[in-house]
Amino acid sequence: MKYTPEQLLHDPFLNKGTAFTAEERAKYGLNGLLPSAIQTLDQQVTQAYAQLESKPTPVAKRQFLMQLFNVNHVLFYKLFSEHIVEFMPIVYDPTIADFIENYSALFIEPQNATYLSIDAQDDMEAALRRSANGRDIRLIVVTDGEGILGIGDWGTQGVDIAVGKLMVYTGAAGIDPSQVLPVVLDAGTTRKELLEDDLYLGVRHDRIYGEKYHAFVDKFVATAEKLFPHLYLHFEDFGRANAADILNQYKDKITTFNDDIQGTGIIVLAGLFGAMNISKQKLTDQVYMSFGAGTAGAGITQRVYDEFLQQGMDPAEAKKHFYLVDKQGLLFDDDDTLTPAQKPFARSRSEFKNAAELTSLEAAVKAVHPTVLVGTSTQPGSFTQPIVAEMAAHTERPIIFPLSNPTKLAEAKAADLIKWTEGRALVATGIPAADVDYNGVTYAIGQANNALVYPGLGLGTIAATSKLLSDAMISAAAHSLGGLVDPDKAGAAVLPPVSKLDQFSKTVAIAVATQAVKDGLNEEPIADVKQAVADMQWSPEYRDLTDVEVED
Ligand SMILES: NC(=O)c1ccc[n+]([C@@H]2O[C@H](COP(=O)([O-])OP(=O)(O)OC[C@H]3O[C@@H](n4cnc5c(N)ncnc54)[C@H](O)[C@@H]3O)[C@@H](O)[C@H]2O)c1
Ligand SMILES: O=C(O)C[C@H](O)C(=O)O
Ligand SMILES: [Mn+2]
Repeated sequence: MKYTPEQLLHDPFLNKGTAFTAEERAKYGLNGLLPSAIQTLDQQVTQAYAQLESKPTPVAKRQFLMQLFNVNHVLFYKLFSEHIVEFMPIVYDPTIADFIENYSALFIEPQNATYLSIDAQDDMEAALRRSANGRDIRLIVVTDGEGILGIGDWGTQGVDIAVGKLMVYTGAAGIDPSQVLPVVLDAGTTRKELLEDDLYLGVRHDRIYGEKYHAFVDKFVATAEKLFPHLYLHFEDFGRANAADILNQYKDKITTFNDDIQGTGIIVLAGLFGAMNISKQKLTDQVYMSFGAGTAGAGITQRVYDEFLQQGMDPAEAKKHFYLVDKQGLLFDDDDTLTPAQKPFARSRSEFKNAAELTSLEAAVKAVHPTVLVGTSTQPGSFTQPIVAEMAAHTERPIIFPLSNPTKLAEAKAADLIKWTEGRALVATGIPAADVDYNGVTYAIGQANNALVYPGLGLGTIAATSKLLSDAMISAAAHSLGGLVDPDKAGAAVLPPVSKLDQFSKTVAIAVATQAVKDGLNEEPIADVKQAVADMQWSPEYRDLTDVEVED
C-alpha cells in the first residue's frame, strides 16, 4: 500500500511522531508536518509519562493512554513495558470496567476493533478483511459482551474488554500488535438502560439467544478461520449459557481458548501450587469449595479436579473433594437447573443429615469444612468474618481466593482475610491488592487474574503453530508458574508478582510450546522451541520504514 505523508502520520502502526528522523522526514514528505525538533523514543516516553502522571483519576489516565495508543502503538507499548505494574490496573481491570459502563458516552475512536452485528451478517467477511487491512492476523479476542467481568451484559460496549485483553497480550508477552484484532459480536443486550439510552452505540434490541445466536457465532468462527488460517481465537466474557457450549463445540477442532474457563482455571491451580509450597501440604488433601459456580467457578473446579486425577487419584475419590455453592446454596444432583459444567460436581443429599438447610455459603462451610474457598460469585463482601472464622477453625492455613472483578464485586478484602485469620490465610485476589501489614509481618497478596497466564499461553501456542490448545498444554502452563516466589519467606504470596509478568509470560510460553511440540500438535516443524517463542515476540522499538512507500 502507498501512503500519503498525512496517512503515514496517522497510521498508529507506523507513526513515530516527533521521532521521525531527518532522513525520514525528507524522504516521506514530512517536513513542515511536524515541529522541527527530533526526539528519541525515550524522550517521548518521558514526556508522555509526565502527562499521564498529571491526570487526576484512573479514568482520565486511561483516556489519555487510549488516545496515545490510537496515534502511536510503539510509544504506547514502550511506556506500558516500562510501567507494567502501574499500567495494568489502568489499561485493564479494574479501570476498564468504568470504560465499558460508559463506552458510548466516552466514544472517540473505534480502536481498530471489528464490530459485527447479528442484523448485518452479510457484511461480516468484508468487515473482518477490511479491519485486518492486509495484516497477518494471528490472534483475535472476541466478546459478545454478555458476561463482562462480574458487571453483566453491556452489549457492544463490551468491545473494550477485547481491546484491553489484547493490550495485555502485547504488554506482557510481546505479541505483535499488528497481528491482533479485537472483535465484538453484537447480538443485542438485555440491559434495558442501554436500549433506552440515546447515546448507546450497539444494535438496539433485546439480546438474541438460541439458534440464530449460535448461527451468528458459527458464521463468525468459520469466516475468521477462512480469512486468518493461523488464528488463535480467544473467547472472552460470554454469558454463562453460551461460554462453555461454544468452547466444547470448538476446542477439538480449532486453536481456541476460553479465558474465563481455562485461563482462570490455570491461574487458580497455579495459586494452589503456590499455597501448597508455603503450607507444605498436598493438593490432593484439600477440600475445595467454589462459591459462584458459573463460567469461571465451574471451569476452575474442573481444572483443579483434573489435576487431582493427574496426580493419581481415582475419579470417584477425587469427586469427594469438590463442592459447588451457587445462588441456591450447595449444589445437589436432584436440581434440574444445574448447568452441564456443574453436574459432575453436584452432591447427593444423602451425604448430609441437614441437606435441606444447606442453602447458604455459611451453612455449606459449616457442613463441609473446606480448606480452599474460591469466590467467583459477583457477590461483594460475601466472605464474611463469621464464614472465614468458621473455615479457619478447621484448617491451619485456609486458602481463600476472592476473585470477583472489578474491585467493587470482590467477595472480601485481602486485609480483612489476613486479620480475621490471624495471618493464617493464604490469599489471592482478582484485582491487584496492596501488601498487608499484620503483627509485624508484611503479607504480599498474589493476583489470581487470568492476565498472569493468558498472554504466555497464547504466545506459546502461536509460536508452536499448534493446531489445538490441548488440556496437556493448559496443565503445562499451570505447572510452569512455580519457583518464582520464595515460599519460606514470611508473608510470601501464592503467585509471582505482576512486576515479573513479562518474564514469566515467556516461561509459560516455552512450557506450553514445548508441550504442543511434544504432542505433535505443531503444524510447522519447530527445531528450537525457545527460539520459536523469541522469534514471535515483538518489542516496542521504531522500525525501519524502507518497505513503506509514500507518495505525495
Ligand atoms: N480473577 C479472574 O481471573 C477471574 C476470571 C474470570 C471471572 N472472574 C470473576 O468471577 C465472577 C464471575 O464470572 P463468570 O464469568 O463466572 O460469571 P457467571 O455469570 O458465569 O457466574 C457467576 C455465578 O455466580 C452465581 N451467583 C450469583 N449470585 C450469587 C449468590 N448470591 N450466591 C452464590 N452464587 C451466586 C451465578 O448464579 C453464577 O453461576 C466475575 O466477577 C468475574 O469478574 C475473575
Ligand atoms: O478480566 C479480568 O480481569 C479477569 C477475568 O477475565 C474476568 O472476567 O474477571
Ligand atoms: Mn473475563
